Amino acid sequence: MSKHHPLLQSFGALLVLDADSRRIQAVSSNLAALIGISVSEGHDQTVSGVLGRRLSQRMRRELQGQQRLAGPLTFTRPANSTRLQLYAYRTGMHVVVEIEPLNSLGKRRLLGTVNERLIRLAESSNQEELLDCLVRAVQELTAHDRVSICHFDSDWNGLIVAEACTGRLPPLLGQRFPANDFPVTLRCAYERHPVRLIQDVAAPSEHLVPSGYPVELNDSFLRAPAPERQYYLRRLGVRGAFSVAIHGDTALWGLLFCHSALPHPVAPPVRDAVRTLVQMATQRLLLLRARQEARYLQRVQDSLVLSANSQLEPQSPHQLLLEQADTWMTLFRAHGVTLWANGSIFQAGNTPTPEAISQFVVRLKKAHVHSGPWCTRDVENEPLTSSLAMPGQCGALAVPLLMSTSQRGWLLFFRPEQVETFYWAMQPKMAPQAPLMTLPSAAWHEEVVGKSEAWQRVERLAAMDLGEDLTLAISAYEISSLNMHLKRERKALAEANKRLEQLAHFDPLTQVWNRYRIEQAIDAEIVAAKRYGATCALMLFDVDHFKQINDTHGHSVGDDVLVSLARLVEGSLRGCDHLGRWGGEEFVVLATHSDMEAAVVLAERLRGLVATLHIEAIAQPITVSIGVAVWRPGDSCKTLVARADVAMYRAKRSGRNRVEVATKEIF
Ligand SMILES: Nc1nc2c(ncn2[C@@H]2O[C@H](COP(=O)(O)OP(=O)(O)OP(=O)(O)O)[C@@H](O)[C@H]2O)c(=O)[nH]1
Repeated sequence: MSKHHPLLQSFGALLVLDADSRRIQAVSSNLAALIGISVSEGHDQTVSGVLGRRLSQRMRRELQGQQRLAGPLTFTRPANSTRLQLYAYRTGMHVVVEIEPLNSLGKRRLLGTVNERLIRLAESSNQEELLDCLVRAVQELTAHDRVSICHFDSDWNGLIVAEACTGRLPPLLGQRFPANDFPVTLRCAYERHPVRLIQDVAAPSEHLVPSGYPVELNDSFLRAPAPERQYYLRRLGVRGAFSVAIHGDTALWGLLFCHSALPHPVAPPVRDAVRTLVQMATQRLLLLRARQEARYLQRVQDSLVLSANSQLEPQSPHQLLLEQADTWMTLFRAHGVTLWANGSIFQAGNTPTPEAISQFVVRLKKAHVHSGPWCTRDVENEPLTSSLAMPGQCGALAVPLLMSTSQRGWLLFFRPEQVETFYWAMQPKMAPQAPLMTLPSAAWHEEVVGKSEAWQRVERLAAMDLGEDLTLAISAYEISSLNMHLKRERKALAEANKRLEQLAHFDPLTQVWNRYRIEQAIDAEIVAAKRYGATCALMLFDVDHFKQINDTHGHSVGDDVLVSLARLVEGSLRGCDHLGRWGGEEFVVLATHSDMEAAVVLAERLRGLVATLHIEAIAQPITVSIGVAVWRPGDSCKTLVARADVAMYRAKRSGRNRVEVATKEIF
């Protein structure tokens, strides 16, 4: 399409004015025929001279500081009372004025029809009903032979999804138009100007006077169609064409086409009415789609493991897959699903082998570094998957699970082949210069094989949601497993520590303190005695003739004697006194806060108590010899025990079963 296209359609006339909207610089050659005033070439005409003072002043006022008029202005041609419509906009250093005749269409009737159709559009509950309602309403308004809605796929091929047809042109419903029928320049033109009207494809074009005047007319509603467009429409058997763009959220969703086999005028109010209907339908379409997507996302959300199981114990990836696989496969229209987490593979349904999955994941990790999903509907021809063994698979969707900065998991869905038949209205590869053809009686059709159903945008979004949730669920499971492990470890550690403490501090036979522990206690007591001037006493006692007990009754009976004696003595002590086994058949009692007098009383009590001990199999009484020493300044554990030891041996020498007190002289 040329940038400057000075040819115009003859149903309207055009004036090119200076930036001030005062002087006329060029006009279309049909201006005189339309408004009855001729502007001869070379004459410097004023706008008010041609349009009248009031109209030109109003136009100037409304254009002041604006790029275009807010709406059209209407006026009556004085010569024959024809009603005309005027529209003006700025382009570069010019103001362009478009003038079209207004026929006497009952505006009120039109308004009623439009209102009634708008209500119906607003009430339609699904896309099919909505588009059907739209094509019928538009056909009722414009009376074209065929009104169709063409929806673009992601490759810009157009599919006719709704149609109202009178029979004068062949129906196109369900047929596809190849992407090269909608070149990017054409799509951009629709972005800028959603409405395009060609009343007669074959009508001779009007040119500008003076001819070739350098003005940008791309924005002109009256601009004549480019020759290739004319040729294209004539190939379709179309003389009158009218189209309105349907804009989606981000790009052109589709086009509404009105075609007629014969030239077909569309009055400006009808044109505006159709535009309003299309805008309304577009809003409704987006709303219906948004609702449908929201419902779908909600269903996926409902299947999300974390929210569903927040009250329960976290589940392992394997349990998750077992429970959710069927739901997920239904939601994502997949026949297989794989969860790859921390090097383990969990699968359900029809999936590639674990070996192929492992290779797939390695490649994905290398090639797909961003956090969005990766997908293909043609694994055989996709470089990343083409050399992998994936029999029975055509589509794959891979969702990265970002478990940690270094670790990724993957949720993979697989789809089988979906053979589809495309009915092409025109052969996709056909060159634009191909000979004219009458439109398809039996449309050219193509079997599309080797591809799965496409992964929809909303499905990819939902897969991301699911991936995020799964990541959380798996992390929660891992944390809970680690915690459980940690708990077990802690318990084992506490038990080991307890055992260790037992071993370190207690005598394994008698279960009273061992020598190491009683020494610690004696040291602590000596520190307290030094600091606070407290006294403490130590009793060292030894079982009399113990060797004989062993020799007569056996070692185990000897053991029983030691155990029973220790239990008896320990049970009779105050809470602040301690018993420890010093070694062999020797024991130590540490009596805190005791002076010699109290210690001797205690020692005598213990001696008497031991003498009451009765062990079966032993006839003679069991007695002990006790040496008592009281701490005195300068004593260490060693000297204190040594003095008690000397006293104890004196007790032995003095006949046993008695208490002897350490004398001051020693040490
Ligand atoms: N059954 C048993 N015997 C022990 C244990 N520890 C030391 N003995 C024995 O205790 C005996 C101590 O004997 P001696 O030191 O000769 O003293 P005694 O026979 O008690 O004689 P007096 O002390 O002089 O009355 C030895 O035969 C040791 O083997 C023990 O844990 N269990």
